[in-house]
Amino acid sequence: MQLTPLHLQGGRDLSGEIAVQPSKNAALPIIVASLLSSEPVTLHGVPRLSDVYTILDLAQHIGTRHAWVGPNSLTLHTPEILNTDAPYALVSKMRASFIILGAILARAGQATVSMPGGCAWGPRPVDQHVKALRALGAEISEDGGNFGAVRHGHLSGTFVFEMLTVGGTHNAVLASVLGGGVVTLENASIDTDVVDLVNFLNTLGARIEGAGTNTLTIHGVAALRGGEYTVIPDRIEAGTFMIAAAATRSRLTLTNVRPDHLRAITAKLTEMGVDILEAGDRLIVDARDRELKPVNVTTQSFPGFPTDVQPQMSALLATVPGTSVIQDPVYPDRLTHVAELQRMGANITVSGYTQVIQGGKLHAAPVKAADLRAGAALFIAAMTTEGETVIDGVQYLNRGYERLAERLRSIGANAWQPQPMLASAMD
Ligand SMILES: CC(=O)N[C@H]1[C@@H](OP(=O)(O)OP(=O)(O)OC[C@H]2O[C@@H](n3ccc(=O)[nH]c3=O)[C@H](O)[C@@H]2O)O[C@H](CO)[C@@H](O)[C@@H]1O
Ligand SMILES: C=C(OP(=O)(O)O)C(=O)O
Repeated sequence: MQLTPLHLQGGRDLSGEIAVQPSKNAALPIIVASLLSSEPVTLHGVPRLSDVYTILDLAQHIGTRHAWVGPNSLTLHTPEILNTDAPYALVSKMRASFIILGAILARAGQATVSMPGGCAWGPRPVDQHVKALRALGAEISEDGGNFGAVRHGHLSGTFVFEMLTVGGTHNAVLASVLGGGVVTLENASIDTDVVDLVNFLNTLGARIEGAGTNTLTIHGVAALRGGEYTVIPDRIEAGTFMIAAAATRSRLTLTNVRPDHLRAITAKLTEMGVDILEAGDRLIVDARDRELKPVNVTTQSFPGFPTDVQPQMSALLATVPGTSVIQDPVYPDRLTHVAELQRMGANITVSGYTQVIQGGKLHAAPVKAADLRAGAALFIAAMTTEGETVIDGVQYLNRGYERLAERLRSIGANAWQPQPMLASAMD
């Protein structure tokens, strides 16, 4: 079905409560990891997003049967591996799918996976994934856009990542869980999504030590059992709504949050003059009647300021009088939102991965999201204007935000997505 654009009539304050969805970037690797067990696995807290449907299609090709057993609960069962390849048509849709290489390799001893896709903002290398698997004893070949992996016996040994990589750590962990070897990963990512993957695998009987530190030790086990697990809340969605509240100078309560996953965003918004109160799994963001101050932001690996929230921060700072500077060395080309924000009147100058932003007032304009978080920046910007903004590229927003228009309306935004006209209705 063709997706119609998202319409947003700005100029309204946000208010009330919004429940943050479960984490996309934690759920996707956990769904992949479920195929390491031949027994059924039940997951709670799986967001209903197009990326989740894509990874389920890929898992089904590998041999995973699934059934939704609740609004956000899913059972997965992979009694046997039917195919050891991950085809281009599925892998090219989404970056996270590349970690299926490690999972199939662990369970089946060999795998062929197409080079990854995902949001198109520039190069997203996988050299560390390949180096790690090779260092641990896998044979990796590259041919015609595919990576082939074979292992003879179990993986073992030590690998030191050259930089903190979330995906690279996922892939190496998944590849090492089964078998009799001991694997040590140094300079491993301490990202929340890595910790959640390790906690899930340990629930199924894996023996992985060190989650949340830079050294992971994986003692291979003969097999994983089934089990039940709840995925963490989505810190990127939470960050997006925190920034939306600040940009509209509103008061918003977020529920289903892990405040400890949001400290870098909380610190930056507090520095700007926003009041943020942490109360258990709730966060109250209050920017009413505030004269926000410009700030400088540099993205980093967790626990630093996330690259996935950088475009949304550009939209906010474009509304704050004064000069702000944003730098995104994690993904230096993640800038597709800039030209679209400029169409809405934003004063942003780009040099390399640095944005210099002179804040002011934005106006409505027709705009197009070219990737997921660029789309988030655009709906935040649209909410600060007086007019109606039409945002095209909704398929990207659907990758990362559940029932967006409906949920934005529930907190006071005037957002809607017209239904496409059926052919018969147009006759
Ligand atoms: C550290 C970081 O913020 N990671 C984010 C990144 O994860 P994702 O797994 O996509 O990216 P990585 O964490 O692997 O990348 C971190 C950095 O390492 C570099 N790199 C990575 C792998 C590799 O083999 N070689 C290499 O050079 C990347 O270019 C990047 O500069 O995007 C995801 C989706 O947007 C986010 O949820 C993650 O939080
Ligand atoms: C860009 C994202 O996802 P991916 O890495 O799958 O492209 C994201 O979650 O912001």
